[in-house]
Amino acid sequence: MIPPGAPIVTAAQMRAAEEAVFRREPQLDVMERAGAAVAREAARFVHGSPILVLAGPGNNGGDAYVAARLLKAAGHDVAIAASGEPGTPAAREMHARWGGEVGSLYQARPRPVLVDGLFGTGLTRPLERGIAPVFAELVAAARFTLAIDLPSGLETDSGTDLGVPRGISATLALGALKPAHVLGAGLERCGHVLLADIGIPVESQWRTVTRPKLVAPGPRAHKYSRGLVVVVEGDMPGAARLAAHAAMAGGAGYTILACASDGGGGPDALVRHKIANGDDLADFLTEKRIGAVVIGPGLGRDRRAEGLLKAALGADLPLILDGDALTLLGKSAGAWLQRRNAATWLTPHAGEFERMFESDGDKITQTLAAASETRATVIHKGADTVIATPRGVVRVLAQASSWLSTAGTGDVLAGTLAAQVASGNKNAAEAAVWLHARAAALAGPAFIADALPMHLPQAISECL
Ligand SMILES: NC(=O)C1=CN([C@@H]2O[C@H](COP(=O)(O)OP(=O)(O)OC[C@H]3O[C@@H](n4cnc5c(N)ncnc54)[C@H](O)[C@@H]3O)[C@@H](O)[C@H]2O)[C@@H](O)CC1
Ligand SMILES: Nc1ncnc2c1ncn2[C@@H]1O[C@H](COP(=O)(O)OP(=O)(O)O)[C@@H](O)[C@H]1O
Ligand SMILES: [K+]
Repeated sequence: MIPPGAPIVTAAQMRAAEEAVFRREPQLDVMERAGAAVAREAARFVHGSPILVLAGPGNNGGDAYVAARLLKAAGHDVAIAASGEPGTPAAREMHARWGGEVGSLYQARPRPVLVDGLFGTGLTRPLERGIAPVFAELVAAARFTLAIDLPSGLETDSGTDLGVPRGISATLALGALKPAHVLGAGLERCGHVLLADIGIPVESQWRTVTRPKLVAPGPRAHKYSRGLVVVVEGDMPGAARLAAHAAMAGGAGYTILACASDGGGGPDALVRHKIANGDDLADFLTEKRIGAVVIGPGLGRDRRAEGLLKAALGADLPLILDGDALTLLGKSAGAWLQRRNAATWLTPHAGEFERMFESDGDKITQTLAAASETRATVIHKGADTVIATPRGVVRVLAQASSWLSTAGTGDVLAGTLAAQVASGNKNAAEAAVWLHARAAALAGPAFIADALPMHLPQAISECL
């Protein structure tokens, strides 16, 4: 579980937010609140078992000393093991307030409940070789492990594994989520992510994806007002049909498949419009009632595909580029897309993203750079899906059903997005990503992509 709609901040932003608070309130009071939140959360899982609290040298360790003191005062059997002496003034003070014995991490005996206060946002390098195996053993031997702020051994801003063990049950994020709670190795290593308000106001344009608020069609609605979606068919017609089906089930009023031939399956309500080449498509896309065009799923990469793509790029219509369209654009995506006036959405998976962009850094930074370079909203897919807009707004979806890792689900996302775009939803990308993930959850295990659109109406009904 990841809290929906929760702000996400980097280590530096969190520090800045903390420092702003310390100008009007003693740091020790804030740390008392953080430690109290940890103690409260840990107490829910203790059930009378002995607790081992691990304390590192920094303020994460400071929180650990507070939590240990409060748990002990509440009558629990608590032992502390530290990796060394407390190294910050606040941690030293909290160590003094603990007043009891502090064992060494290296001699610590496992206990059923473990609280990890070794490192939080201050971890700057891989866990030292001595620490990593001892910590991993204590986690493995515990029935329940609660990590303070972050599991020790995760890089805060990227979620990179710097020696973090497996098996952490829950992580209590302090004040705000950090990228590591929703990206990379953090996805698997944080366990349940809980968020504690510790009285530090944070401002962020980055949040986790939350359930959208959608509206049912008004009494005067007609098929065009609901949104007209055009999906361009290419070499692999099945992919375009999946997108078209998703657009229909995702709420579009009218969906047209721009196709090379008349034949082919698909729902009866799907309208086919024959187009031979790029010129034909360019003519067709002068129809002003079109609310969104999808091109890329199963498009192919030959001359015809290139012609179709150029026609779509040249149309003054909202455009969703997926699959082969992204690969065809490759590194020239920025040059092509900056010329467009109408809005553009890109839905690359990791491989397509790499073919298009040079950027490095964590997934959020890379996706923001791509959005800025292309002036498009970028939905960078994967187990952690990062949405970034050119204005710097970020939404992250973590922990969607891993059964989505099957061919064709990306086509379904492109169609779902088209329906939201065509209906005029200003937050189309976030809504589509939520609906897609919810449809997958409703579909249960081992679904095929064809089955996914059928669950979109139920997902939509939960947003009305
Ligand atoms: N500033 C504050 O008063 C507050 C801080 N909070 C807590 O403080 C944490 C951040 O505290 P800090 O900035 O002190 O950082 P940490 O406590 O996360 O760790 C920093 C310390 O670890 C050492 N270190 C870093 N990487 C290491 C490695 N690989 N091996 C061994 N040692 C390593 C550093 O030299 C430094 O001594 C947050 O995650 C949160 O838990 C909360 O209590 C809220 C208030
Ligand atoms: N392990 C996973 N956990 C959650 N979501 C996943 C996982 N793997 C893939 N997905 C999602 O499934 C979809 C796959 O899209 P894509 O790779 O484009 O597939 P295709 O091209 O076959 O349609 C994306 O929405 C992606 O975010
Ligand atoms: K920790």
